[in-house]
Amino acid sequence: MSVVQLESVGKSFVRRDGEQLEVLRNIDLDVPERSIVALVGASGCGKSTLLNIVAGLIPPDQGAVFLNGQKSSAFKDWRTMTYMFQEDRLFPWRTTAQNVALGLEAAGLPRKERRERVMQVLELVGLEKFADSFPHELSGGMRSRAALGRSLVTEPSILLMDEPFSKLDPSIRTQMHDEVLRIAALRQMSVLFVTHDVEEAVVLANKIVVLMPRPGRVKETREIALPYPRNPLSPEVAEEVRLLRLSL
Ligand SMILES: Nc1ncnc2c1ncn2[C@@H]1O[C@H](COP(=O)(O)OP(=O)(O)OP(=O)(O)O)[C@@H](O)[C@H]1O
Repeated sequence: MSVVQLESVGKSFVRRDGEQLEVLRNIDLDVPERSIVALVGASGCGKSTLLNIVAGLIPPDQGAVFLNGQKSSAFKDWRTMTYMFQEDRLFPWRTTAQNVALGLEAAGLPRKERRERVMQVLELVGLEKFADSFPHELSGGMRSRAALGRSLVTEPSILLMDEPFSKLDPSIRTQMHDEVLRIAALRQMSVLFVTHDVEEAVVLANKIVVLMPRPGRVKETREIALPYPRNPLSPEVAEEVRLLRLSL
């Protein structure tokens, strides 16, 4: 089954000067259960807009979005979906545990149960010793883990990510890739993510959707059948990276 399916989705924005800007045209997209799908393409080709449409933050003008087989307008189970942004968006006045607990507070979970779930997630992302630290006391990698933990605490089945690791140092980014792969397999999650980083797309995704700009359309869909973990230095990965660069 598909967890996310887009059929002929189109979207235009009205610019400040009143002119219509067509951002997405005729997008078909399929995220099968337990798959990892990357969206790549030139800056401004509508990747974030597409992710926002999937998340229900922006309505499409044309076409249909299905989530777990249900039309998104009728979809009620938004807690099964979570969104991780480029900035970690941690609240500076809350500890790591309190930041991670946000989704559970919103869901009205009792304090004791919340604490247990938060500690489980902190352990999952390797931050159990930093539960009571504030964001300014954490390194960039740890903040990213905290943001990932906050996304995972409601036990979603679909994780959306918009360039979540682009601001991290390369070695920390590689660690976060390993974490996402480990946790996605453990929690049986599907992942749809946007990236500018061709290597990141090949290391993580089983499917890569290449968009072309003005208006954003699907140029190519590439299946990456290499086994995990994928070493960016291996000839197989390097070849996929080379082919993807050619299609961009
Ligand atoms: N709310 C909005 N109103 C008007 N125009 C918008 C709005 N949101 C996005 N756009 C425009 O739509 C186009 C696509 O934007 P979007 O952020 O989806 O692209 P992107 O591929 O994610 O870009 P990048 O890779 O640079 O993040 C851009 O030209 C942007 O200026």
